[in-house]
Amino acid sequence: MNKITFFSRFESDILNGKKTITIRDKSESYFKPTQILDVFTNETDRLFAKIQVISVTPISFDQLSEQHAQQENMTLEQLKGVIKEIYPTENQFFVIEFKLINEPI
Ligand SMILES: CC(=O)Nc1ccn([C@H]2C[C@H](O)[C@@H](CO)O2)c(=O)n1
Repeated sequence: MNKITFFSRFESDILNGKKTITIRDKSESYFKPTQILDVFTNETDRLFAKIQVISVTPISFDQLSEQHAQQENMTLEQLKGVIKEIYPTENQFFVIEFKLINEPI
């Protein structure tokens, strides 16, 4: 599927290029490098961007670093908090690196 959703609070960071990765569990690890994804808000299913997948890399919760936090436009503490909130029982994740495709929706 060429679709990914983000919570709407992250929309502006994606559109202004401040957020260049997302960390997902196994259920969303099937994306492939070069794949172009339509990006929708999680809450209202509104299309707001297109992104191209650069890489998909496995990672454990303990391996999350300041660099990942920077790529999420958060502090590491904030990032770990967000991930624990969304995935309370998971420890294995995938870093999906992406770039924004600048074309009109
Ligand atoms: C369905 C679902 O899981 N949706 C998600 C998951 C994660 N995010 C954001 C939150 C953080 O910025 C990163 C890391 O998980 O990705 C999201 O917006 N929507």
